[in-house]
Amino acid sequence: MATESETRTHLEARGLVIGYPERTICGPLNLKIGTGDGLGIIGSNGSGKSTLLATLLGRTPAQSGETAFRGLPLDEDSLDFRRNVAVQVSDGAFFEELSVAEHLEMVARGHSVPGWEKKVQNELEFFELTTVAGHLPGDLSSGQRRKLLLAATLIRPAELLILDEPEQRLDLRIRQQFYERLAGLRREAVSILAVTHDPAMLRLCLDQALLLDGDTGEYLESERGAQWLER
Ligand SMILES: Nc1ncnc2c1ncn2[C@@H]1O[C@H](COP(=O)(O)OP(=O)(O)OP(=O)(O)O)[C@@H](O)[C@H]1O
Repeated sequence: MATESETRTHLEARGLVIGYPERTICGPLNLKIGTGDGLGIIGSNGSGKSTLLATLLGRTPAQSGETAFRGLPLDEDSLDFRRNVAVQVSDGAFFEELSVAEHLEMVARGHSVPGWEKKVQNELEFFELTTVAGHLPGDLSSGQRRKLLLAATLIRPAELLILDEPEQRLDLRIRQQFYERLAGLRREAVSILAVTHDPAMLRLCLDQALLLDGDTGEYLESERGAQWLER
């Protein structure tokens, strides 16, 4: 667990109103992710969860309010952001000519992961992709593609993980193992911001949920968030 002197705010939003030119979705919202924090974003379909992530990442303009990454305007292309934040927010664009193992090698080497050969093997085993290690993305099932995306997110070092419904298309056993791994990362002071529809994710690896509901956001402790998802 990080000591007070080691904690820092990675991501912050103040008075954030999210939406599209023709329509406001939700806000104002306040949010702060510090060292080792685990925050879920929950809400009904269409409540604005993905829009909130896109706005935090600067991919969708905010209608009003401010966002910051370590005290500065967030720039996804900055070295600091790329080094320290692993983002999984869509189904991912794969290189159709690179195999599963080659994708993981590319990410690991791109982030100068020491002993990357072993790390690639570990991810293939963890996500049960060993038998398809030499396959191209186009030959994978949708669940296998999702596993490759998550393996590529976890193989690299990161102080903050930003995940959009990572549970999608994973079978229950892998989900459980994935959440336990995320909980282990949090014990090592990694922070997590995740959109989820899965109560188990809140219970096993997050502390709090921001419930988007109509115009506003409400913070719930993780068990209450899980119960809201089960309602
Ligand atoms: N590019 C866009 N332009 C205009 N409206 C959009 C756009 N993308 C999404 N929306 C609308 O914004 C609202 C919020 O969408 P968003 O994808 O953020 O919801 P969500 O909470 O992530 O939903 P889900 O749980 O279904 O993934 C929806 O009503 C959606 O139709």
